[in-house]
Amino acid sequence: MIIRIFNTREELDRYAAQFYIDTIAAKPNATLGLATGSTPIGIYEKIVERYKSGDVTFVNVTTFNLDEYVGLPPENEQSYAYFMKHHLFGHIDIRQDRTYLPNGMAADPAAQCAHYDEMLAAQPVDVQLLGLGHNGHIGFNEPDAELHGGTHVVQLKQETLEANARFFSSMDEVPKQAITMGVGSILKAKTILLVVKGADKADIVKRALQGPITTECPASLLQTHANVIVLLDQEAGRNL
Ligand SMILES: N[C@@H]1[C@@H](O)[C@H](O)[C@@H](COP(=O)(O)O)O[C@@H]1O
Repeated sequence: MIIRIFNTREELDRYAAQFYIDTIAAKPNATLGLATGSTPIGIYEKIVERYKSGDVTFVNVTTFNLDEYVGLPPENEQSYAYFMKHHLFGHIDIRQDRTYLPNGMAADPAAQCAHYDEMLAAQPVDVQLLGLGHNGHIGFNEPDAELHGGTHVVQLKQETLEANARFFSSMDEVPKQAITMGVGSILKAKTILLVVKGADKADIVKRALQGPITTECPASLLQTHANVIVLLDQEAGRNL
């Protein structure tokens, strides 16, 4: 595991964007694993800037997102499909039919999960971007006695609902379920970029990277992966 701590978030975002651009330069038809949340927004801004400067093309790139809320259509501003369009896909030359997210509106969620895993198996992820939840979740894999390997429907924990409430006008509107790639699917990525920002994540960063490997902190399983690069700002890295 490589851990890099950046003086500023700007430098971190620039580094991560460059990493993606280098990945695509080396493999124009790369499969990129993408994440939502506030953490990657700056990275996506930098990627869009670099695209507008003519430094990269996404015409042959495929993307898979980690997760999506159950019950939110892509037009809903809080859906992850909308987030991705707003922050990245709407600004670059990627083919829309190569940007995959779990379908939170699927009539048969179990079939939707199996389908997502089949697509992931056919196009393995080269670089997976990950944020980190305050309770150690990655994607929406919540701490538990057991974790799922593949894509599955998850009941979100109270602390996650509360963390997500800031994006909704009331707690009642926060979706209680999501579809997420499982930890097994995430660990299949050839390279994983874990990005964490902010003092409020310093404790969980330490647990995830230096604590015991346990399903009670899903991110700790990243310690078993051969090629993880952790990008932290000063605040998130202050306990290491
Ligand atoms: N499903 C997403 C995660 O993929 C993300 O890592 C996490 C942290 O979000 P933020 O970056 O806003 O702290 O939020 C959500 O739970």
